[in-house]
Amino acid sequence: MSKSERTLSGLSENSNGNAETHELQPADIVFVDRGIMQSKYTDPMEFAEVEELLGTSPAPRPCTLVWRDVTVHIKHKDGKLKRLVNSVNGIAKPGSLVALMGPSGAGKTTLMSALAHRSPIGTVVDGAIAMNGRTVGDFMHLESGYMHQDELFVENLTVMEHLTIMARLRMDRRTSSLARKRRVNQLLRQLSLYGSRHTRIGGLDGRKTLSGGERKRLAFATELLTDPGLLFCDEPTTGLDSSSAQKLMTLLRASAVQGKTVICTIHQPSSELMALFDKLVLLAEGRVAYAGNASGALGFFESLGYHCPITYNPTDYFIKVLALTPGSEGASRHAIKSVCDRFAVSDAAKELDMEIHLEFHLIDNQDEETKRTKSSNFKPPFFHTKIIWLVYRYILMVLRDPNVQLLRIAQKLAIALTAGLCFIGTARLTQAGIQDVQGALFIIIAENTFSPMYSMLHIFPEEFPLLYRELRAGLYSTPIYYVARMIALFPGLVIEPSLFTLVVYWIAGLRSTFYAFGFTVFLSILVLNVAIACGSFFSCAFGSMPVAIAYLVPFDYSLMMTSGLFIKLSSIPKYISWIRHLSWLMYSNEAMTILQWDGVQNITCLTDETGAPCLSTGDEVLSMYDFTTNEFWPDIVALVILYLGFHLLALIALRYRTRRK
Ligand SMILES: Nc1ncnc2c1ncn2[C@@H]1O[C@H](COP(=O)(O)OP(=O)(O)OP(=O)(O)O)[C@@H](O)[C@H]1O
Repeated sequence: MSKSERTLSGLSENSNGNAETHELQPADIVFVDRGIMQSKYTDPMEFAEVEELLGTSPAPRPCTLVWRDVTVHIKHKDGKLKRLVNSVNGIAKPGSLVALMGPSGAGKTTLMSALAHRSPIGTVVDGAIAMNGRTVGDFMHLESGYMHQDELFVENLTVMEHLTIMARLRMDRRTSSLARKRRVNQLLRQLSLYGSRHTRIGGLDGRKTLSGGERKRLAFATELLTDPGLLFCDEPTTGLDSSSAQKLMTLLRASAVQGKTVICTIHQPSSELMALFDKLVLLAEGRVAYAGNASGALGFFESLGYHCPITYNPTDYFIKVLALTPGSEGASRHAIKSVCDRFAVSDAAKELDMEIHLEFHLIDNQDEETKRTKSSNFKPPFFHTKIIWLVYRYILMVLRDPNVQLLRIAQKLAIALTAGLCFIGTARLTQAGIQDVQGALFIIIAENTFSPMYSMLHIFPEEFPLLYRELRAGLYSTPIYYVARMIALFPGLVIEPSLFTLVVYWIAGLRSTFYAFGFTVFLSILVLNVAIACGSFFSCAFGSMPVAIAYLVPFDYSLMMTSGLFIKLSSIPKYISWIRHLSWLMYSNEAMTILQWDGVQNITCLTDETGAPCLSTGDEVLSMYDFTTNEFWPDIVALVILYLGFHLLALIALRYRTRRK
């Protein structure tokens, strides 16, 4: 490629002779007609080079979205309906960038999420909405992109990691690994994120993190991975400075030029930004106040007697006319109603109605075969692929913070050393030694129960917002998320209890057989995993940490009281003793006690030692606690059942919680 060609293609050479990309500026584009772009340079070859900058992937599937008489209500808890959008019509065609504007509360987001089939639960959408002849449904999650106003990411990941994982979760499973990598790299370059590809999205203290504009572009890149033909963007420029807003809108414009249909809610754009839109839909009080060519809006308002002062930005003026004026809401509502009524009988509305009517007519008359060929044959990734990549994501999150992990292990070791040192030399075969051994066992059980269980309570509530969003985007299902989350935690759930038990066991000098030691470590791992499962259940069931704690504290007390250490199991009153069947503290205490005392024959009995009745064999120790050696394997089975049971309950609770959203 010659130097001149590179310069025209948006690639220029820096002083070192290296190629650099520059972003396409609005001034580089001239809009000739709706959806048709030409470079300001006239050579057709140059146009092709601009296209290259925008992306060399095949043209997106053309998408026509049409909606007629769309009314949206929200259902209140008392069953009453509140109308948010009132009988709205519209059409968005391939290659067009549509601005959805209106004062705050006009119903822009409500309408857009209804069009995108992403309305929250409790919303009732009436009317007809069709994309390429198909009534909108769950397929919209696969065939359209939705850029939310507030972008959510796993903040610990880098830009590259995020896009790589999203490519695995979103793209067709038949896409080759090379093609996925190329797509990610292409988007990084197109959206000027290549230089930040190794930057964390929302790093830790003092680390470089993405700017607001870069975050928006990353959200945009995420939606573009599958190259959907239809894009919804909810206030993409909010929070950006004018230059970043201009860059982002230029990218949206470029997407439309490529053939995508882009619908965008936007707050009072500058004249420069407004020039990028082909169509304008003005909403007020849930109704359409104007829909048509952006250039025609001024004429329509003038025909109603609203003359935009020369010093005003027209869009600011339209919003001013359509907003409720504090103190004179009644008059404002009357004026808004009059604008909407006048638009409904205007020529622009009639033209729009005809277009919509024609589109629905074509839909009604197309045969099943045509409908089928219009639907995409997207094949989502296999469930195991999703699990693997989600596990990878959560492991990265954990590893990203090595200091926290090291601190946790150091803390465990410090507690283990402190506890072990208290018991050093006390675990002897004497009457006093019996209590000391039981004390050391309880420390192992308690340390692997309480703090891990409570540490789970914050995990799910913190991840709910991103989880809801990714579930609604159809990236994975609730069970896949839950299983992946648990697998990612698993290494820590083995290492931590093993280390703790190893240290306490050997410092305290508990029974020195490999069998007793090995099974005690195994039991401590099992105990910690049951505690994590129980914590997960409370976290998923109650959804917020304070509420979960309020229920978990009495529950864990009852488990502790029925563990067999504080009160003889046979002495517990009947009406409460059933709780011990849920108590993993009891099962593990019994199993670990059996490991320590089974077969022990020679416990020293000095009458002046404690004054208590003398226990000279392990069996006598076990029977003092109402434990029997036959219960060893049933205890392990009970722990496994509790582990599975709590996880199942947690999954059911999570599914219920995510379904309601
Ligand atoms: N779940 C809900 N319950 C009750 N009212 C709601 C609910 N969701 C939205 N609304 C109301 O519906 C109206 C339209 O909301 P919407 O978010 O669509 O407005 P918007 O035009 O996007 O506003 P903004 O520009 O401020 O984001 C608002 O008055 C809002 O208070």
